[in-house]
Amino acid sequence: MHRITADRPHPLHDCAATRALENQAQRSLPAHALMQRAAHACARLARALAPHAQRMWLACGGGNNGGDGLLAAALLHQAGLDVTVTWLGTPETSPPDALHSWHAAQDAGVCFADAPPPLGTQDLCVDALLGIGLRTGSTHSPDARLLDCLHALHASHATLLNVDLPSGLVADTGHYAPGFEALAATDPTTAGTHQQRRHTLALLTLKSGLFTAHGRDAAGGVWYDDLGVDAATHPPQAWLAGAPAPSARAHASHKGSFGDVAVIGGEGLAACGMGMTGAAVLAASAALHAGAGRVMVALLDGGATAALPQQPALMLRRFDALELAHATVVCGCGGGAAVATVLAQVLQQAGRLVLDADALNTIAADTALRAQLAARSSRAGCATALTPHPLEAARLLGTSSAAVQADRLSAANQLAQQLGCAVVLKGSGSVVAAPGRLAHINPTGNARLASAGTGDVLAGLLGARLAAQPRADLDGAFAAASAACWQHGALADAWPAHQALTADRLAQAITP
Ligand SMILES: NC(=O)C1=CN([C@@H]2O[C@H](COP(=O)(O)OP(=O)(O)OC[C@H]3O[C@@H](n4cnc5c(N)ncnc54)[C@H](O)[C@@H]3O)[C@@H](O)[C@H]2O)[C@@H](O)CC1
Ligand SMILES: Nc1ncnc2c1ncn2[C@@H]1O[C@H](COP(=O)(O)OP(=O)(O)O)[C@@H](O)[C@H]1O
Ligand SMILES: [K+]
Repeated sequence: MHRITADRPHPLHDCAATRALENQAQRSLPAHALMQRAAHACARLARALAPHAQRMWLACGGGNNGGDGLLAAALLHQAGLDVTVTWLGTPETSPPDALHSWHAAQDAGVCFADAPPPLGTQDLCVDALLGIGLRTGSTHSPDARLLDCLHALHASHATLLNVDLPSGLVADTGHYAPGFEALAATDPTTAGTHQQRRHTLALLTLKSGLFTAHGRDAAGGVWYDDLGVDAATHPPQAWLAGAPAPSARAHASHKGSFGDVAVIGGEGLAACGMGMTGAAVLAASAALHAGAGRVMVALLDGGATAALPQQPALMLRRFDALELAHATVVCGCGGGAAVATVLAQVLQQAGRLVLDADALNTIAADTALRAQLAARSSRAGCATALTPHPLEAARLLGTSSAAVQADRLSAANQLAQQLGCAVVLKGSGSVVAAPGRLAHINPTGNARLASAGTGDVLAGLLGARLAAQPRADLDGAFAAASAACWQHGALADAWPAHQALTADRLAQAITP
């Protein structure tokens, strides 16, 4: 068993692969062996997370997830802890492994009760209600007892340990199943609720849903035990991204060695009464700090800005003075309606291209531009990355942001496939996808990034990483996108608690 950290990549498996792996392992192991391993891991982690606990409450469902909890309860009771179990199953309907665990808990003398015992902050509660057996159809809404248990677990001041998955969370998506949506309101970061310490012990496989959408809040710290079964025998659904390799700079390098980045965006105040030049400058500043050799900014403000006194290293250019084919172009940040006037030329001439914000909105509303974007995938020397947030992704897919959020992996994969680009679907657990590749889920970052302009910083950082790729192709775009997301989030994770995280400071904190 080990804790999952962001430094190295981890394969993520879906329910189907986990089931196949479980069935294969069950056939080659003695009866109940897998559940015994799961329960030992669960009991060990419970004691490590709450070494001063006097009481533990284990809420156990009627399936095998409950079976893990029942057997862990027996082990914890035998270790001298004051253990209470609430079991929602019945011996008549219990699957064989869980029934065996129920007998073990009975034989050990574990206390069974319907209501949770009083728990203090040093105590522990265990969610063993639902795992990968969660059914998501509208006919499977949870009953009142199950929901009462879940609300009591989430409201508790004791540390919460989820067995395999937070109950109600869909393993493949990180979205709450129908009937469980209200649990999102008890996520520990939601205003007005206390900050509960949460952990999840993933069994057999790491599930994608732990790391994106509601998964991060629901799961807390993620631990993994493979139960002695090699998950590598089954293909993953996605990868949790690891730290990008540090870039080496030859001593004999010059500003031309790391590529030019040209940022196009920043509609002026005069056009629609909304000055957005800051967005373009943020992206450019990020590219500069990320180590791009030269960074140019073409503001779409009709020439209103003559100089950028705060950022003298950035070079102002008129759009028509840019050499689009030679620079890595970052287009769209604060682009407003004005970006529509340049997009056709950008899509035609730029080799390495990052499209963000209003560039994406404009393409979503214009079938000719969309076709032009898709056509880039068959042109040699083109590398394209898109950085939509969920609403921008929804516009491109012709759906709603709720539908995108309900299955972020599939939305990102679909968009990448349709447009032949690398796609970063931003948000909690950003998904990086590209056609024909397994998506990456980014493990770094936190809600301090949810402030205006941090997306522009990501676009600029991605531009610099794309400029430094050896080849202008899809692999280069995908690698640059994954690396940029990781670094962007890692900066936020290391941000001093007492200092405001603003987009301009974030850009300046980037290192090559
Ligand atoms: N069989 C074994 O030996 C092993 C089982 N494991 C555990 O078993 C879990 C899977 O067990 P199961 O397949 O029995 O499934 P679960 O225990 O996850 O779920 C099945 C139970 O949940 C109820 N349920 C399903 N959907 C519901 C809904 N929407 N609302 C209310 N109740 C609902 C079902 O009626 C059933 O009682 C894994 O997540 C893992 O924790 C692992 O420990 C590996 C070993
Ligand atoms: N809760 C979160 N966890 C991790 N990253 C987040 C979170 N909220 C926002 N972010 C990141 O912050 C950035 C916000 O980008 P975006 O929504 O485009 O904002 P803006 O357009 O104002 O710059 C994205 O990189 C996104 O992934
Ligand atoms: K659970």
